[in-house]
Amino acid sequence: MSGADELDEAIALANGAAGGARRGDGRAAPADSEAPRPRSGGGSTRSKGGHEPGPGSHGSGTPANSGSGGSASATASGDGDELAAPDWLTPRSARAGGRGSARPAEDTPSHARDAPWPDARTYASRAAGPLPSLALPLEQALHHTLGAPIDALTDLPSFDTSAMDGWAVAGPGPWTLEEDPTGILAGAVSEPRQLPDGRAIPIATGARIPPGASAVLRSEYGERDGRRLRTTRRPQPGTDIRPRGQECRSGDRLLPTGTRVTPAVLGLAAAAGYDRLTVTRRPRAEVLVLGDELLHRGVPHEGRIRDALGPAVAPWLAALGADVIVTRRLGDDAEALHEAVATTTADLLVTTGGTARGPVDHLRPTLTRVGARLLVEGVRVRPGHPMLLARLPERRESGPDGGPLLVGLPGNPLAAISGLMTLAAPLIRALGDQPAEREVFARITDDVQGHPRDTRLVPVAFAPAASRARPLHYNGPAMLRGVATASALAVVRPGGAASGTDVQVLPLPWFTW
Ligand SMILES: Nc1nc2c(c(=O)[nH]1)N[C@H]1C(S)=C(S)[C@@H](COP(=O)(O)OP(=O)(O)OC[C@H]3O[C@@H](n4cnc5c(N)ncnc54)[C@H](O)[C@@H]3O)O[C@H]1N2
Ligand code: MOO
Repeated sequence: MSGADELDEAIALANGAAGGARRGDGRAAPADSEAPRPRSGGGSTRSKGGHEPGPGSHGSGTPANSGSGGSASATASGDGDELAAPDWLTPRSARAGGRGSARPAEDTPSHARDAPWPDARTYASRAAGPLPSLALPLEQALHHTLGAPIDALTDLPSFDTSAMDGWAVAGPGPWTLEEDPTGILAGAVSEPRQLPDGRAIPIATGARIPPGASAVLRSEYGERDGRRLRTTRRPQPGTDIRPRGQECRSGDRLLPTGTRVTPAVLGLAAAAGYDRLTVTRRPRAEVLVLGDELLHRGVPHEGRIRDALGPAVAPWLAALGADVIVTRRLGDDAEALHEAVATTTADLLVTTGGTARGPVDHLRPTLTRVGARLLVEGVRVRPGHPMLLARLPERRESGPDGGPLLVGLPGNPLAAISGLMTLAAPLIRALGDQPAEREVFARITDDVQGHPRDTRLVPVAFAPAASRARPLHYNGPAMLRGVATASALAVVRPGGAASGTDVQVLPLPWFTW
């Protein structure tokens, strides 16, 4: 564990981002027990099986143990040199042509190493253009983005329609009822007959208005008396009639390209005559879970742990807008990983674990072996700094420009989530041509310690009405307890965030406003 990682662990353990985990989980992984005690937090005690995090410091807005910050940042990952934007990126303006323009320059091997967190998100969002469009039946089009506008295929309504159950009436009345006790029903195939002046006929909501009718009298406003229609009302011409084309005329633009297909959009499309919608294809994703230490059922035992990412990553990707084909558990088998990466048919591969340079961390050697190109190698974010983004060699026409993408998530579970929100989210947004993300800010309710050099992502309870974000405890890299009750991650810039200041928040993909 590097100095920066120790610092990161220490900060997380010190106070759970604010106010601190008062109690360790008692089952802390070895990595946690390597963490130094926070210097300003104090009060920590060693407990059986792990450390008990101390209350941590509040109010400083600076790292508790900044004394170690210098060496920490120097050793965090690789050489830590200053970065230029990677040259496989083309500015947005140059991409106005759409697909194909995200292709990296062919003649350069450079990539973003140890990228600042905001830049890493930008790079991920520009690593690929939208996937091709396809026509999907309505029932499969939900949660896609329109690849073509929805123009009305009909007038809506497509005929003059009764808005109420009652009687179609002709003229100001009084009215004599037609000899047709059923009257006109919705969906009746035969054309309704001309209604002469002074006549009325029963009519159902949604039925065609007969020619000659001037209004509809609601059933609660009238009464049948033999062949007479009694009422005290004199409806104005047009009352309770929905005229043809009231909502739109055939050919009207109802929704533009780029609109997200919601259930309401499906309803409108059906009403306007569509059986299929042209949408941008959602990325097909495959998840590869790495690690021999992982158990897939039962209670952890004998140094092995439950796979916490296998069950979480696929639905997380789905919530971000991907279609997950499969989650495969590959252990630490280098050959199986090579086979999976070399033969994938997915647009996006997401791996968990194995991003580091340990003895069984096969991801990097595998990427080299298949001829992948690293686009982002490490991000200045805690947790999650070893995350990476790579492009695999191109193998099919209908895939992303330049080849499938691979996001390597670090094995520590909260670090993996950091990778999902940092790299996978903007990439999936770009591939699926989703509308631009909106930047959200909220007032943080407690001091949050910062990392000296890197951005921190801290689970928070986000209350949009009050525009507040309350940092949650148990936010160490190996912990999911905090994020499991979170609605967002707060973006804490190097140096920390003081209580009462505004910070950017990333709502979790299932957050509802
Ligand atoms: N010498 C260094 N060692 C490490 C560094 C470093 O910079 N230098 N970084 C540390 C950090 S930070 C992280 S994060 C990890 C990233 O390592 P890997 O991506 O190779 O992940 P693993 O070693 O496979 O696992 C790390 C940790 O997470 C547990 N794990 C893995 N997969 C799962 C899963 N599916 N569910 C639950 N837990 C999982 C695994 O057992 C380890 O405890 O590297 C550090 N080391
Ligand atoms: O803390 Mo690591 O930063 O878990 O990616």
